[in-house]
Amino acid sequence: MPQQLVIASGNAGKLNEFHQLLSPLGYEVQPQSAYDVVEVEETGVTFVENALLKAREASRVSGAAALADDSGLAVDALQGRPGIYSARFAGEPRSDERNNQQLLEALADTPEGRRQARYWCVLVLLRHPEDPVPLIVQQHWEGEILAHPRGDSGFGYDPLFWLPDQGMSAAELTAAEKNRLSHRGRALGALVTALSETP
Ligand SMILES: O=c1nc[nH]c2c1ncn2[C@H]1C[C@H](O)[C@@H](COP(=O)(O)OP(=O)(O)OP(=O)(O)O)O1
Ligand SMILES: [Mg+2]
Repeated sequence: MPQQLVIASGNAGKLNEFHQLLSPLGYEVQPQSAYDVVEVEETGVTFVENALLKAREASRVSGAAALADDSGLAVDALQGRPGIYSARFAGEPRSDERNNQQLLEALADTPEGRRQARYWCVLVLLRHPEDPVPLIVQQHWEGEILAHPRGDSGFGYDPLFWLPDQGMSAAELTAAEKNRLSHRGRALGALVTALSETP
């Protein structure tokens, strides 16, 4: 991986996690705001399309290598929604709290035992804006949607994302535990491995 990397995201929670994961590996990461990159419209139909749009814009404006993350929550009882629309689930103004409320309402009639869900994370690394071989990885993280929020770490839907194996919500994990288990932490591990195998 190029040692200097722009993170093509405006999400403070994601930026923290990337910093925690990449700094110990010797990467110098900067948020796209350091280069005044403006948020692009996520017009894709898939996570990978949206991640490519974000990475390309950040790389183009900064002139550096760019890593984008498009991620979201897919709920079985909602036929995979909110999916790529996770950040926009409750419309404008966008807020985690309103999105969580929207999710609870959508699942109000879904009993415990039928609330399976998973986070998806797609990472795209572009070494330059016209990189014809973007590095792409995707990972998921299985859980269930709680009826009431628990914990106050993490971000986004974490207080509603129950981890049966851990006996806690994603927002009750320490940052280090979340990074070890999460869709994003494992996707980044896979990306670093893929890079080491790429000429
Ligand atoms: O680990 C996570 N813990 C909790 N929630 C999460 C996580 N990972 C994704 N999510 C949710 C947040 C947001 O509702 C959507 C991502 O949307 P997504 O467009 O990829 O990110 P975003 O708009 O917040 O920032 P940006 O596009 O600038 O990277 O999925
Ligand atoms: Mg977004």
